[in-house]
Amino acid sequence: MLLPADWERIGADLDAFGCAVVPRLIAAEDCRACASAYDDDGIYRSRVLMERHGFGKGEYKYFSYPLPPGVAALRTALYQPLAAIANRWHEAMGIEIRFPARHDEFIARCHAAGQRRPTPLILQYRAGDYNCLHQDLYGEHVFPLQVAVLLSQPGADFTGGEFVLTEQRPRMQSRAEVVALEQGDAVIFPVHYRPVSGARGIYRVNMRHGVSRLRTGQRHTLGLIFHDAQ
Ligand SMILES: O=C(O)CCC(=O)C(=O)O
Ligand SMILES: [Fe+2]
Repeated sequence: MLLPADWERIGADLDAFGCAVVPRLIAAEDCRACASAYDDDGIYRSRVLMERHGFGKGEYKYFSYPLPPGVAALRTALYQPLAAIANRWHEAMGIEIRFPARHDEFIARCHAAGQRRPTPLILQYRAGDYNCLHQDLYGEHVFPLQVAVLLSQPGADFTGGEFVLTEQRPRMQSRAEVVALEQGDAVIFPVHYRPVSGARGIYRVNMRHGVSRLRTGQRHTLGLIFHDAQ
């Protein structure tokens, strides 16, 4: 899948910009299959209508355990190299928590703390829908990086609907980053904080992500969050 050189570039982009894109992580036909599974019954634990909670407009569904094999394999494979970056970031930000090399070990930590519900999800947006800036925190245990894969084809399936990240720097104005994605591209980004080097050393920046308003069509995303939910 991804090579050590890819992970070096991903780590460098995350350090420099607070996000990294992995082009074509999922093949177009697998993207289409994953998006059309949105309507399957029996593979999700819940459905959320975003407007009801003030989260934006659109909807999403959390998979139930056992996750579909492709989703489970992707989450496990991405975890290990991301854990190395996560540990480096925690060290830089002076946070004592470290992450084990294997995802099942980290999931055992979540489960022991009562965070047992799976968090991978598929989101569905139609014209006029959007996702307000937010952080995917689901309890005490937080893995600091997450991944979103665009399953739809921009321009053909939808217009608008850009992935947006903001960083709120202490005592400074916020910075926005719009991430242009093609079908099958993954964006890796921080769940809540990232380390930034300043004149007086490394400080923590508060991050949020969301999606701008869809102008036309339909957009699906696969979200991979590495901690389970309370
Ligand atoms: O639809 C998107 O691009 C963002 C989805 C999201 O908020 C997430 O994956 O956590
Ligand atoms: Fe999210």
